[in-house]
Parts: sequence; C-alpha cells; structure tokens
Amino acid sequence: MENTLRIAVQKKGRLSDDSLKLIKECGIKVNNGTGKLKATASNFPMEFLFLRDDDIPGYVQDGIADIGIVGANEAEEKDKDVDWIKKLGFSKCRLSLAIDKNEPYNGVQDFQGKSLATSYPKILGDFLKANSIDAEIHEISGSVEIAPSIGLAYGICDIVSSGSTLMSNGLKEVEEIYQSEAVMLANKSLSAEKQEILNRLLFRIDSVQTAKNNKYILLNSPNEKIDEIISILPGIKSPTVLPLAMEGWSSVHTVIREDDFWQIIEDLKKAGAEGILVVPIEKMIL
Ligand SMILES: Nc1ncnc2c1ncn2[C@@H]1O[C@H](COP(=O)(O)OP(=O)(O)OP(=O)(O)O)[C@@H](O)[C@H]1O
Ligand SMILES: O=P(O)(O)OC[C@H]1O[C@H](OP(=O)(O)OP(=O)(O)O)[C@H](O)[C@@H]1O
Ligand SMILES: [Mg+2]
Repeated sequence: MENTLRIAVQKKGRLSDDSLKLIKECGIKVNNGTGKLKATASNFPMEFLFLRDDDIPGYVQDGIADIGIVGANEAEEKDKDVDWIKKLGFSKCRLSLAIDKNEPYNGVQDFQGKSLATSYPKILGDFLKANSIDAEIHEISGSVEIAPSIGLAYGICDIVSSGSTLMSNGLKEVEEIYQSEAVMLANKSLSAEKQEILNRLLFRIDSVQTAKNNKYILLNSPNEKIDEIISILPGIKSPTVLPLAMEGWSSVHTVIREDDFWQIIEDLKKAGAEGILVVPIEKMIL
C-alpha cells in the first residue's frame, strides 16, 4: 500500500516493549489483538508487522517492511543493504568476549588458535581479522554463555548488559567489541509518499527524544541574585523571569539538559535559589 508505512518490530523480546512505547509516545495508536502478527494504527498511516528480530533487516532490505526497529548488533551482523536512519536510545548493550573467570588473560592475542562460541559470527570475525587473530568461530543460536563450561569453546562472544549472566556462568568479560542500542532501519528505495510519512514519524520521534533529554526547571530567587542564577542556567533561550507576590523575589523558569542536571542544581542552591521544581517534559519542538 503506497499510502501506508509498514514497520517491522520485534514480536516478543528485549526490544518489543520499548519499541511500542516509543510508537505510543509519538501519539500513534496500534490496534492489535493479542497474538496477531499484523496490526494497523487508527490515527496514523502505519501498518505493523510483529517478527523475530533476526528477520527484520532482511525484510526491510527486500521491501516487505519499509522500516524496522532492531538492535544495532543485529543490523550489523545481518549486513543487509538498508539505510540506518536513527539511533533510538533504548536496549543499550555491548558485544563482548568472555572467558572462564579463572583463566589468565593478557590481551587479545590470547585468542590466537582458540575457539569461540557466538551468535554473531560476522561481527566477531571482523574483530578477529582487524586484530590479526586466527581463531575458530562456533556459531550457536542461544545460551552462548554455557559453551566454555561444557567444553564447546574456550571463550564466547555475546551480549552483555549488567554482566550478571556472565557472572552466574563463571565467566569474565575481557574485551568489549561492539556497542549497541536499538536503531531504526529503512528500505533504500521508499516511494515519495512513504518517505513523507517516515519524515512525519521521525519529527515526532525527535520531539519525544529531545523532551526526554531535557527538564523544565522552576525556582525562586531573591532579585539581587537573579543575574548570577541566570548565568548558571544554560537554557535553550533566555529564561523567563516573573515577579512573585512576595516583594523582592522572582520566579525563574527554563529548560536544562538532563546530563548537566545535578551539577546545575548544586550551583543554583549555592547561588541562593529556593523552591526548585524540576518537571519532566512530554514533547519538545525546537
Ligand atoms: N540484556 C540486555 N540488555 C539490553 N539489551 C539487550 C539485552 N539482551 C539483548 N538486548 C538487545 O535486544 C535485542 C533483542 O534481544 P532478544 O534477547 O529479545 O533477542 P532474541 O532472543 O534474538 O529474540 P527473537 O525471538 O526476536 O529472535 C538484542 O539483539 C540486543 O540488541
Ligand atoms: O549482562 P546481562 O544483564 O545478564 O544481559 C545479557 C544477557 O541478556 C540477553 O539474554 P536474555 O536475558 O534476553 O535471554 P535470551 O537468552 O532469551 O535472549 C543476552 O543474550 C545475554 O545472555
Ligand atoms: Mg533473534
């Protein structure tokens, strides 16, 4: 359908909830009954396919889906001819090499001539080649962390987030080889109509992401401290200053970046700010 953008999302797994949450935050309502693998949106020209994540890059390349959400690790591994259009900021993890926690480790050369189990033979192969290591790659589709303890391989290359799966399987992380987060992929030859719908979707995603990275801040300040307080606030524009009912005091409002947040609050308190309120922003359009 030319006037509908078809998006592939993971049916069930680590990406599913956050992918659908992002769609919802963009104001798009998905009409899906439980167990259905296809759905439409009631208020946006989009159709949803719920798939295994491994299949999504290929479906996007072949135009079965126009766009798709997968982990960058999966997109890199599948190496399909698609456009990477946006990092989405969730499902952050890394691909790492790990070995038995009791084995000594002196550097990547220790893998020379060894065997490694992984579900990511391409990414691992590229890493080994870049480091001139000749090692045997055992491709397995899951439960990779078990491989060293059952004698299948000397080490593994798998997804790590908190590290608790490695720890509970007696392994230690020795090399981080790829950093991942959810990404949006797009087919390389979208029609003008589909590109237009995608642009509308990306505009909404941008405003959701910008809002998440910023906070609205309100505080009270004695009038003689206002200049100092404003100099601490790196707002998107100049802050709003409103007189309070109490003589000699004003209320200052602005937007600050989440990253700078705690440092700024400490500086504001030192400068004499009182009654500081920090409020989440739902959407932000610059
Ligand atoms: N522990 C984790 N923390 C953060 N992100 C993760 C974690 N594990 C996996 N991911 C990310 O989520 C993606 C999907 O992981 P998941 O475990 O759901 O995949 P899967 O088992 O291959 O699912 P499917 O059944 O769809 O094939 C991974 O490719 C990775 O990008
Ligand atoms: O470092 P950690 O926080 O322990 O996360 C890493 C684990 O998370 C993923 O598995 P998941 O829990 O999704 O189960 P799966 O084996 O069914 O994919 C991944 O395959 C690792 O095994
Ligand atoms: Mg999978």
